[in-house]
Amino acid sequence: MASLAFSTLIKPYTTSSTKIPPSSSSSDFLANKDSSIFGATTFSSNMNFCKKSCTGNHRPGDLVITNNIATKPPSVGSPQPEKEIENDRKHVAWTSVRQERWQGELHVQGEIPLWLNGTYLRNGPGLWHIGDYNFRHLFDGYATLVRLHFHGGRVVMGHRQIESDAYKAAKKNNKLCYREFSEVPKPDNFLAYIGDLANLFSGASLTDNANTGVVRLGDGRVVCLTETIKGSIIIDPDTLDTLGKFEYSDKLGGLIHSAHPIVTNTEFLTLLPDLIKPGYLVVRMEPGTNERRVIGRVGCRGGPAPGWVHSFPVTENYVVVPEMPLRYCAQNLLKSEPTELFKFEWHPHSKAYMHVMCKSSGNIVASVEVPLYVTFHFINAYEEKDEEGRVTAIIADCCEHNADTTILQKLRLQNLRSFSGQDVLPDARVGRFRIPMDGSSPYGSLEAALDPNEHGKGMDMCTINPAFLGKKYRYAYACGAQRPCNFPNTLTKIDLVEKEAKNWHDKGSIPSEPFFVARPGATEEDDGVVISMISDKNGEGYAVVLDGSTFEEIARAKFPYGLPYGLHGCWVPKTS
Ligand SMILES: CC1=C(/C=C/C(C)=C/C=C/C(C)=C/C=C/C=C(C)/C=C/C=O)C(C)(C)CCC1
Ligand SMILES: [Fe+2]
Repeated sequence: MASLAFSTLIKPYTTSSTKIPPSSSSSDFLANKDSSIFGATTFSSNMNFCKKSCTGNHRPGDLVITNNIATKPPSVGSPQPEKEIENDRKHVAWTSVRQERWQGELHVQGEIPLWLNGTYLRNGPGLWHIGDYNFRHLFDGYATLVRLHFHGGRVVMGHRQIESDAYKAAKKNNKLCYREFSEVPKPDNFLAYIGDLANLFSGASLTDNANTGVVRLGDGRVVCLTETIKGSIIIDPDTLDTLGKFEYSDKLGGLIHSAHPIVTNTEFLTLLPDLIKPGYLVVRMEPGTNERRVIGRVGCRGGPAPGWVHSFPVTENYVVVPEMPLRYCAQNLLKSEPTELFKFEWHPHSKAYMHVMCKSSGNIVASVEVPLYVTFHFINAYEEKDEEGRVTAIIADCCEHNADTTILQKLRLQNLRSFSGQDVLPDARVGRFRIPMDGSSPYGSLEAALDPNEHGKGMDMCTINPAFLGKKYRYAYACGAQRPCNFPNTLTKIDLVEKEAKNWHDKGSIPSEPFFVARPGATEEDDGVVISMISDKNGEGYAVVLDGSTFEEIARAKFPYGLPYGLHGCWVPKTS
């Protein structure tokens, strides 16, 4: 395989330039038929939860889904734009998962390194309708968990729906029963409406649909998460069984937290936004416990509510608390129809801030105003020091949407499903904050860490080598763009020192977050592999393994059918 040069030119992936043989047929699957519980399901003409009266090959309550995925083989020869548009309307990335669960061994093309032993788990919203009712936003879907178990160069894939209360209630009642990201259940009458409002304040009507991420705690428990605290659900990484709720034993209360806690072998750190007295609690939980303890509190400098904190960065000694002008909005939380910014509001006059809290004392050691920004995903942060070892600044990197909130509308399913060849993905960049720590200025700066053209001006779903968390680092792996597109469609390796990117692209496919796994004993930051799951054209899908250093494809394993787009993942190392 020819080496990909760091380049602004995104080279389309072509099988002819690789060692990997052409795509295998579906009969190549080494599927474990016994564990493919729903494998023989007769698909109905629509997705529904099966009723008792149904005569199909499934049990009452099972998920029955339309097989509405294009089954024709990919066309060869000259490009056929009309067909591409047709395919995009039904792109498997934005189509509900075909069945509730599947498990089986995959046929591997190429070579998976023998040292890669463990399980990659990926979570995301993969089921976007109940009966005839279609959800509107990507983030509304019921959680679909996918696992790739690597052992001795072989891969077993499995997927399964998370059995949240929200999912089980939807299945039982064939309707939406809890408030999702943008969807709100319709009350049957006025009394029910009043009850629903009361339930909103108590949190009872909020979803526990843990569809955003999955983390492995230091004690080995694996927890799926969303932004509602009640949506913390423990799963079994081998069977994907839902084991139960992760119950926090403290009395901190609150309804929402950051979707991205910082999780290491020694701690779990997260932010709890306070919507009543605008601010954030920074909390820490030890492995083996369910008790979060408060490190400190940050009061907001702007208003009227805290900024959305989907994620936040840490350095070795500090927690960085972002205060984004895209703020939670209590009124929008109460509305039954989605607003332009869903549960949030854009308050440019309230300005944007970055606060820095000392992890050991809980003291706020810096709080600066920064240029307006929009980010969902911080990448990493680290401390800059002078010759005497004093911390002079904190560098915090994020996937930054040029202070433009329109990405939230672009992620409506209707928009994702209607790609017509127009370039409609808003530009994004690696935003680099510099937060002075020496009191030299009340302002922090925000600039692009590299020319966004390096990654097609698309940038999100970024990961790093976890050994570099909170430390000076060089490489980040993310989804970038090959234009025209309506969603990030490349995998990109960012070199923050050389300010260059290497890009991987398979035309018509949508890759999910690239996940880096270090080679045991590695000394170089990028010595390892990058795993991603690809929702491909024509309803197909596969897992891809790239070399973390060269960013060349080293193996792929085709799924029996394409899976919907997924968000975030984690690595569960082999235990023995
Ligand atoms: C369920 C409730 C909420 C839930 C919020 C959730 C589930 C937020 C999820 C946010 C995600 C997954 C953000 C990902 C962003 C990805 C981007 C921007 C990719 C861009 C690609 O170009 C609340 C809103 C907390 C309110 C209560 C109810
Ligand atoms: Fe996220």
